[in-house]
Formats: sequence, C-alpha cells, structure tokens
Amino acid sequence: MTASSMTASSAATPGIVITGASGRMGQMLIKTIVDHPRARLVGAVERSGHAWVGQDVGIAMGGPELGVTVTDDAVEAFSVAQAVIDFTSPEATLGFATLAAQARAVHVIGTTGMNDAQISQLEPASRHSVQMRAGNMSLGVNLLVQLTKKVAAALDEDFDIEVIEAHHHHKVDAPSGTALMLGEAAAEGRGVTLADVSDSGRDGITGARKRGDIGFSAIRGGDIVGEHDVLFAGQGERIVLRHMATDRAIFARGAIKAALWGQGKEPGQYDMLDVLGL
Ligand SMILES: NC(=O)C1=CN([C@@H]2O[C@H](COP(=O)(O)OP(=O)(O)OC[C@H]3O[C@@H](n4cnc5c(N)ncnc54)[C@H](OP(=O)(O)O)[C@@H]3O)[C@@H](O)[C@H]2O)C=CC1
Ligand SMILES: O=C(O)C1=N[C@H](C(=O)O)C[C@H](O)C1
Repeated sequence: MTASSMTASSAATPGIVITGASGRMGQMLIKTIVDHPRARLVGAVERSGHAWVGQDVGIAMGGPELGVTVTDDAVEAFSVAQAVIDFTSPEATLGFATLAAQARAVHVIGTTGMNDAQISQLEPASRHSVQMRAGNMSLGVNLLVQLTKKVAAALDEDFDIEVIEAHHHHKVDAPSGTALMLGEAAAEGRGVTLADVSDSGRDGITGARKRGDIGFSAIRGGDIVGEHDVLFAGQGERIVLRHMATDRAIFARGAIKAALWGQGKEPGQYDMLDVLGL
C-alpha cells in the first residue's frame, strides 16, 4: 500500500501481522496489540504444519476468540498489513523481509542471533519498505545503550569493560542481541571497532585479559526474561550499569511503537534509537 492509498482507518490504526504467533514474543505481541488503542491485529502467521494453523489465534492461545485465523500463507497475510512484527529466527526473518517489502509493510524485526551475512541480506528489502531492527525494543535498554556509550567515552582502557547477560533456558543465541548492542555502544564510545576487541566464550587456559578488550559472558537458566550488566572494572573501583527485564510486555510495547512510528516513513533501515528519538 502506498501512503496515498491508505484508508483513513489503516492510517489511524495500522493493521499488524504477527509472525511466529505461537512463540513467547508472538503471544505477548498479540495480547498487547489487542489492548492497544492505535493498532489492529490483522494476521497471525505460523509455519506450515504447526498445530495452530487454521485455528482462531485467541482460542489457540487459550483465551477468547479474536477473529484472526492463524495462517501459514505469509504472502496473503502481509497483503492486508501496514506492519509486520517479527520475532522468529534468522532464516525466517530473511524470508519475511522480502515478503514485507513486496507488501510495502513496515517490518519490525526483533529476531536476534543473525550473523553479519544475514544482516547484509536484509538490506535489499529495506529499499522498498521501512525496516526497523533492534536486539532489544525496550525503552530502558535503549537508554542504557546511550549511557554505556557515554561512560565508555569518559573512561580509558584502565577500565576493563565486560557485558554480562542472563536469559531463560530456552534461548538459543549468545551473546544476546542486547549484549551485542551494549558492546557496540561501548566500542563506539571508546572509538574502536567491536569486532577487533570482542572477547566472548572464555573457557580453559585463556591467558590474561587483553587490555582494551570488551568481554561477554552469558548465563542461561529457568525463566529469566533478560538481564544485562555493563561492568567497567578499574583498580579499586567498579561501575555497573544494569537493566533487568521482568516482563516481555516491554519488548512488545516497543515493537508496536516502532510499527506505528514507521508508518509513512521513507524506506530504509532504522533502529529503536530512531523510534525513541534517543
Ligand atoms: N528484540 C527484542 O526486544 C527481543 C527479541 N527477542 C528475540 O525474538 C526471537 C524469538 O524469541 P521467543 O519468542 O522467545 O522465541 P520462541 O521460540 O518462543 O518463538 C519463536 C517463534 O518463531 C517461529 N519460527 C522459528 N523459526 C521459524 C521458521 N523458520 N519459520 C517460521 N516460523 C519460525 C517459531 O515457530 P515454531 O515453534 O514452529 O518453531 C515460534 O513461533 C529470538 O530471536 C529472541 O532473541 C525476544 C525478546 C525481545
Ligand atoms: O530471547 C530472549 O528472550 C530475549 N532476546 C533479546 C536478546 O537477545 O537480547 C532481548 C531480550 O533480552 C530477551
């Protein structure tokens, strides 16, 4: 849909499709959109063969009927959408990027664990539609990103920077998308490239810590929603910047904010700092 062909209703309350509808974030997004005054749920996508396909998504979630049937036909679902919110897997997100671009729908990407090649493959789609990607959609983490940049810029390499993250035992990628955002921010503040100084997955006789490195550690356990510390460890003092998520609704609210923010914007790649104006 072009900006000029948008109906008054779609402009006021954009229609949103959720991919990975049965997932932890998929379900949280659906619940959050249903209660949102400025967004409408117009589609729920799951992969072919999933038990939810063909069922009303509200019923599948164990609640009241929502009038939206789960489909495995993303092309059809996206054709009536002004935005697609996508928290799935890297492979799925690459496919959805192309389809969202064809539908000229804003593509909000929460999926983490994408490698550099996969991130590059997203670019062609962003020439045709707005793409908003962030490893964390919460206001708090995006504020922490800015604080991390500032603190890293103020301190020299006498302070060792470590990013420590903890997540639930289902999480499949490490370091988390958020940890990487924080690492990038620390590197930017210090005026270095993260790839040159990143140190993750320490195990065994690793040798002493290299001055200037930015380290990553990952904890996985239970139902931890997401916790991130940025530690600046000096001689005789330590500074810790911390964010603790206790409810996935913070990510869902951020994603919906991004879907609304993207309406009528020029095609291109954006992040949550753009959305929040930070
Ligand atoms: N940016 C942010 O703020 C946040 C990002 N995330 C990220 O979002 C992603 C999803 O997290 P979460 O909801 O916990 O994960 P879940 O495993 O609970 O959900 C993932 C969903 O995506 C679907 N999916 C996965 N692969 C494919 C595929 N190839 N084709 C179609 N559907 C697919 C799954 O379907 P099936 O069950 O059939 O596999 C499932 O419905 C992760 O990358 C996570 O790190 C999470 C929270 C916040
Ligand atoms: O998988 C999750 O759950 C989360 N993933 C994101 C990440 O990788 O940082 C955001 C949040 O921490 C929850």
